[in-house]
Amino acid sequence: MLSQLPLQEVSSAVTHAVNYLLSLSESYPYLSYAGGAVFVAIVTRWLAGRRRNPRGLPYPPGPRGLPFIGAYYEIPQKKPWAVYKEWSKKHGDLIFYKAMGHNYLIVQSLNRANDLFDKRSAIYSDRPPQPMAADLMGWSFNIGWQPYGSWWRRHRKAFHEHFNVNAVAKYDPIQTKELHRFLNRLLRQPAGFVDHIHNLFAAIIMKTVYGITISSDNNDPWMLTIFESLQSMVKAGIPGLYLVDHIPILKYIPSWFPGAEFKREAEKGMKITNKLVVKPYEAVKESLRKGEAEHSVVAALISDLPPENDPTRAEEEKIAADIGAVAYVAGGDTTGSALLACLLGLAMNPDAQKKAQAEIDACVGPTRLPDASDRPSLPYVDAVILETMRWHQVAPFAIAHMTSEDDEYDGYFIPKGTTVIGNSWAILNDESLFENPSAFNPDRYYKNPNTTKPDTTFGYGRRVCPGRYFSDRNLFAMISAILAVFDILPPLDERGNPVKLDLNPTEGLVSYPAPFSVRIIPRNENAAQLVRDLDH
Ligand code: HEM
Repeated sequence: MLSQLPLQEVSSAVTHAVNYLLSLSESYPYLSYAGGAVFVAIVTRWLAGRRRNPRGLPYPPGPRGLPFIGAYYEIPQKKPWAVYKEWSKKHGDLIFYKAMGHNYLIVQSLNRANDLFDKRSAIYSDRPPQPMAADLMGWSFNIGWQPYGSWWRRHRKAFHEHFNVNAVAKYDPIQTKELHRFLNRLLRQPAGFVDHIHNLFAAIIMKTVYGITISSDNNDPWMLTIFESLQSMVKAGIPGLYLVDHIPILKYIPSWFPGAEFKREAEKGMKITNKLVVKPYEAVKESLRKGEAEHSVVAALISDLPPENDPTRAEEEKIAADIGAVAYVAGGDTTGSALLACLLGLAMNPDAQKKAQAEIDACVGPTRLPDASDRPSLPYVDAVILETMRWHQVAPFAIAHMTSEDDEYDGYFIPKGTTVIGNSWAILNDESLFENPSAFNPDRYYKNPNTTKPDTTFGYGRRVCPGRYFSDRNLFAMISAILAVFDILPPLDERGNPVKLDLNPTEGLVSYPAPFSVRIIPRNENAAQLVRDLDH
């Protein structure tokens, strides 16, 4: 703020202040020393601000709030993505505010997102620090929270090698086997579709990453470890809920120190995280030693490690273990959330469902399920997938980025260390890009292939989701197979009338459609038999 005052105003204020302090010093010498110290601090701060922002540019528009705490009390708690979009009516598509000493920039349009996250990606790719979750509880394994730099780059490169657009096809056999199991469960117990979806993606990712088969009951030991670990993040994963997130130096106080409850909590969390990262990794190592390991991402990473005596070995091993854990925590439930939204959208739009089914019937026929080779002939199914990703935001705010340098953009000053949030929800509900954006309408992509693609649902710039090809391939397999053999219908009320369904996304870093029910029934006896006959 100070740095934005014009030079003349500041120099006249300085002259007045100096004269006033001189007059005070005669009667109250100590008071004048204290005043002098405060004055020097203010001027020093102003000069520093001026050096960083020599043209005195303003911050982008936004609520200015109160002294010291800024707009803290104005930060929306419920459906913040929609509230920020409302704020755009007053402040425009770039909103800046301060809260508790931190700077926040909310990016609300596709053009702004391209300008900042893509064209200026060199300085918009860092992450806000997470002292509690990442440093104290060991979640620094999570690529998504790692600071921008060489350690992150090495993780990202290793991850990309196994999940790039060409690599993901080799996981098709795992995906197909789990898909067949899933369809059978859906046939036998359709009301449990939410659990089946959760289990489906957990099974695919554990098998792909570690070669581990998980059981379909809720007591699988691997799943319990993962669940325990995710639970430990429910609170710590929200930056700012612990004092140490605001005052990072607190992380150095010992855990026996009075009031250091957070350190004791963190130690417990660290043990759980180690189990999550190390246990499955060690299991793969052990089965490689015995010559029993199945092909998996982690087995391949271990096989490619440098020799034992190589100085980089320990770091490379850490990266390999991290990749496995992050694939699960970032990829387990995200694609599941998208599939749930798709079922909801299809139940709400029976016409779209019929069009997709007619396309599959014509191209694939009744004797088999669609596979990846059918995709070019199934443009309507593709439109269903695109519309799903646009309509329901799995990560409405992506993951917050942070500026690593001061920036001047479009006449505004954006300081280094600003948390930059891409409001993907606002972008994909922008009325200037999408007519009636709240409707689930695959026709918008089918009829007009130039419609803006929902790419921002996977995030921005250099931090864009590296699991997107894997997720997209999974989604195509699941959605096309479900449409081939099942009808997805709204539930019926006590009079037998269809219940009106609605999309109501939950809050959180990963958002799900709030619980809903649908009827999932085989399209005909032939379809039911096709499912029963699947190899599973
Ligand atoms: C529908 C499915 C998914 C959605 C919507 C999604 C969305 C996102 C978003 C929005 C980000 C943050 C991007 C940013 O900071 O700008 C992200 C990061 C990430 N995602 Fe995904 N994701 C999905 C599936 C997956 C899967 C299946 C995996 C793993 C196999 C995965 C792994 C990751 C990783 C490792 C990051 C961190 C990237 C980094 O910070 O450099 N995601 N994802």
